[in-house]
Amino acid sequence: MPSPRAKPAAYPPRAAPAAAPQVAERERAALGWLHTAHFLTSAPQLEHLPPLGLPEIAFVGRSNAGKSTAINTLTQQTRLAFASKTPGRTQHINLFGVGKQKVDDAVLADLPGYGYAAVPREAKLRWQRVMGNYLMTRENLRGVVLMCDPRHGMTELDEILLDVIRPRVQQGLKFLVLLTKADKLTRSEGAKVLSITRLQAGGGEVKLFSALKKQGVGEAAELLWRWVHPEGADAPAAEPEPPPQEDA
Ligand SMILES: Nc1nc2c(ncn2[C@@H]2O[C@H](COP(=O)(O)OP(=O)(O)OP(=O)(O)O)[C@@H](O)[C@H]2O)c(=O)[nH]1
Ligand SMILES: [Mg+2]
Repeated sequence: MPSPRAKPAAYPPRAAPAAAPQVAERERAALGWLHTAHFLTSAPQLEHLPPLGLPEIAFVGRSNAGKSTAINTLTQQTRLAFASKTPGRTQHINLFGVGKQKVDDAVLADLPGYGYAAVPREAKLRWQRVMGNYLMTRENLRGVVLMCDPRHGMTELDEILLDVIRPRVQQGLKFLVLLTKADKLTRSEGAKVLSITRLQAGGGEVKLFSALKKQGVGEAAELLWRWVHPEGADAPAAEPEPPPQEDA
């Protein structure tokens, strides 16, 4: 008869039971905040963007990396940003306002992707200039979310982008690398790409994210909240917020 198995000596300690509800509450409140997102404006060029006094968070990355889908997932809206199977779909800088009680306190910027092979060279270079300018000179830029498809990893263009923002990161600009479409990876592939990307990114945060499986969504939302509200980071919402609704 098999003897009962002894518990392994080095069993990992359980997380303190009180911590989980607090984290869940903060993520829920941050998602409630992002759910208020609404379209502000769209601009083909940096010069056409209105100068806004609110902290701005830019979503950047290669074409088809999942930027627009991530904005829709984080804001729990189906058609706020235009997502598409066709790469190069987002052609303008689209701005969305976010804020409770109809008062915006932040802006999300959905940027066109780069690196799409079918785009003519001139248009590619033009866009790289516009984006470079935006990232270097947009005064109210508070944070950058770099979206990467982990099956391709960080590409040369992604690394150039990080080099472009590096001087501003030293002055307080935040950045997060979201490894999108994590649902397409096994657990061990996910863990591997996470550690490689952390090394490549050299600072900032790196997280796995799946719009399909809603992986990493609450965590990312809470981080964006903290970027915008550093002083009130522990208390995203004073009043109780209804759970975010998923649009059909
Ligand atoms: N499986 C899976 N597919 C995703 C996920 N996120 C986005 N996609 C798909 O990836 C494709 C591109 O998504 P978009 O959000 O339009 O990508 P984008 O980065 O905004 O693309 P551009 O605007 O062209 O730069 C779409 O077919 C999405 O459905 C995800 O988490 N999982
Ligand atoms: Mg897009």
